[in-house]
Amino acid sequence: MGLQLGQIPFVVISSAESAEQILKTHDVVFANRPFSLAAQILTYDFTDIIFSPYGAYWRQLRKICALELLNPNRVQSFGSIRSEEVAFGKKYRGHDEFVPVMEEMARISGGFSLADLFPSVKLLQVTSGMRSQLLRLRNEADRMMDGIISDHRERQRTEGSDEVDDLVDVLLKLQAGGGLEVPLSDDNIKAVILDVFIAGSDTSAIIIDWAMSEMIKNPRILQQAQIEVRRVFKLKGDVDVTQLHELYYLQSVIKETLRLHPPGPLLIPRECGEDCEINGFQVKAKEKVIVNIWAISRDPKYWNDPEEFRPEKFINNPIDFKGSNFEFLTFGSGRRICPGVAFSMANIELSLAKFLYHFDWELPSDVKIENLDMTELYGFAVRKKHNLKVIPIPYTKH
Ligand code: HEM
Repeated sequence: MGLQLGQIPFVVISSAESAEQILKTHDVVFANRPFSLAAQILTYDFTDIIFSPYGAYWRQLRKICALELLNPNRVQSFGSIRSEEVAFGKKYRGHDEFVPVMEEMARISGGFSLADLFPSVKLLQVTSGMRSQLLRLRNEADRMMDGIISDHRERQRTEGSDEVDDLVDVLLKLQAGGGLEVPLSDDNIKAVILDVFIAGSDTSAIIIDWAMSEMIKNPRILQQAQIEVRRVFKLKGDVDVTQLHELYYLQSVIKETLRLHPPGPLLIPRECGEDCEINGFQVKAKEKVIVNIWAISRDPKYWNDPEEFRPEKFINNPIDFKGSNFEFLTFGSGRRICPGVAFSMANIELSLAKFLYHFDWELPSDVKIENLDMTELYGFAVRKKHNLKVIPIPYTKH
């Protein structure tokens, strides 16, 4: 479907068949992201992973992610640590200062801005206040990250550079080693840190929040997931990563959550590199492409009872979110598929399993299950508008 927003023509893809054409058949043609003012300012001129142009620099960053940072062995060893610990290490103390800046960045960069929709009216960048707001936030984050980078350099100098325990260590070591195809500047390192923060921490927390809300709303599902976790980890007395793969029902709960509540319901837009035909429809070079995975995930053509939260859909069903089932695209697909799939799944599974193992859960007495608020709030990632308020009751009968 073609859509004109302001001066910008968009193509909206709402079927698995067309999504496959964009993300697989013509993957290279659609491997770039379109321009946005927020991305330009917040990513140090498109030098992060999400927005960097498809090419040698982007490939190098993806390789660093795959080999040094988000590979399955490291993910296992991370256990339940948060994304900011992956970025800055466990010794980082500035969390309280950094998070509100990140949240504001995520809020401002979500959705469509007038300045992007009317690019010929340059004055809009100024009169809408967008440019100055973005610069203020980027400068605040910049000041904090300068401090973090110099702390890491100082620690590496005093404790030795072999001590590599977080993303900043990894990137500084590669920068100093000098063997990279494209050298990394300090600004490049900051852009990558922001990616991991914004794309990584929020998205996993959002899925955990939706999964808990859906289970509380469906006590049968909550009970079944709890019985499974408590059976598998009965002898251990606690949950750890070693047996998470035995939690088949919980994995189905997570898949159903990813299907019904994708944090990026319109993926991250792509741009068409050259004129191209998609299922008989002409897409022109430079047109922006939105893949509406929210609609695809709820299309009765691909899913039974699509509006219903029912993890049983995934039992004895090989369908997965790893990029080859185009009706289930929560992490995207193709070259620009999310590199954080294994990391976020490990975090989500471990956190939910611990919640279910150690606690029973009740709603406050003034909230009825049927009135549980499931309103969505749009931003860089779609979250619950209101926090889930629920009472944990320690479970001790293991
Ligand atoms: C539930 C958790 C997550 C979801 C649903 C999610 C979803 C997505 C989606 C839809 C894309 C765009 C893919 C495309 O264009 O085809 C993406 C890209 C990306 N994600 Fe995630 N993500 C999650 C967690 C993470 C984590 C934990 C990290 C890192 C620690 C991460 C880092 C990235 C990066 C760097 C990209 C850009 C990839 C590129 O353009 O080459 N994400 N993610």
